[in-house]
Amino acid sequence: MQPYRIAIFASGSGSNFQAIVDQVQKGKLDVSIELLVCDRPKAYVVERAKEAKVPMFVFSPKEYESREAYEALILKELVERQVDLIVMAGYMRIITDVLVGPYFGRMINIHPSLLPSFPGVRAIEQAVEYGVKQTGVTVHFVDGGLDSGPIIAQRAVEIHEHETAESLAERIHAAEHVLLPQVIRWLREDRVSLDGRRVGVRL
Ligand SMILES: Nc1nc2c(c(=O)[nH]1)N[C@@H](CN(C=O)c1ccc(C(=O)N[C@@H](CCC(=O)O)C(=O)O)cc1)CN2
Ligand SMILES: NCC(=O)N[C@@H]1O[C@H](COP(=O)([O-])[O-])[C@@H](O)[C@H]1O
Repeated sequence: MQPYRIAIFASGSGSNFQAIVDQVQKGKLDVSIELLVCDRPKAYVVERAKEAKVPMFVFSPKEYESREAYEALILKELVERQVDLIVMAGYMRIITDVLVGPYFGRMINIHPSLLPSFPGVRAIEQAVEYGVKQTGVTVHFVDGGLDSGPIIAQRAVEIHEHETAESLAERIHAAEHVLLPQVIRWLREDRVSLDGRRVGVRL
């Protein structure tokens, strides 16, 4: 099989980044992690990438004149490394057409709610504050909107009585660490089809 090269975009702790690295290192995910893109130089995901010897493009948006300017540099890195798939795993910046244009259909995001409920930031807190009985995680293609791209997969997570955002987050993250590598595996194996907003997966 041809190599399948991925870039992971992250801004925070990087537990999803680590879940992908672990699956690759165990031989359970046949991809090459070519690059970590991170907008927060002090984020723990940077330490995880150093440990895993994954090349990095780490930047502070304040040092660039616009989103488009730093996304153009990122795109150059991605093209030079022949990246097949962008995986957004806790990347906290909205992507513009500079990347959405060339990568639509090859760029996914994991979100800690059952979209379209609770888009944006603080999705776990939003679910607890709203009082829903069930939330979950979503992996979707990234489009120009915010958390509005075609949905590839979802997993539900029950919200227990007296649940706090912290206790729920642990179970949300556990679900993410299973679902995200699974979706990457489906894409690597060319099992996912996209027709408008409809996404099909051949299991
Ligand atoms: N074009 C898209 N870009 C991104 C998407 C997307 O669906 N379309 N998903 C996000 C991830 N995300 C939720 O899943 C998300 C990330 C960031 C924000 C946001 O409001 N960011 C602010 C800055 C926040 C901060 O610096 O603390 C901003 O960019 O102004 C909302 C949702 C990844 N990108
Ligand atoms: N709106 C985007 C968003 O909220 N993404 C969420 O950020 C967390 C990153 O955790 P991690 O850094 O430990 O992988 C994950 O829960 C991911 O779903």
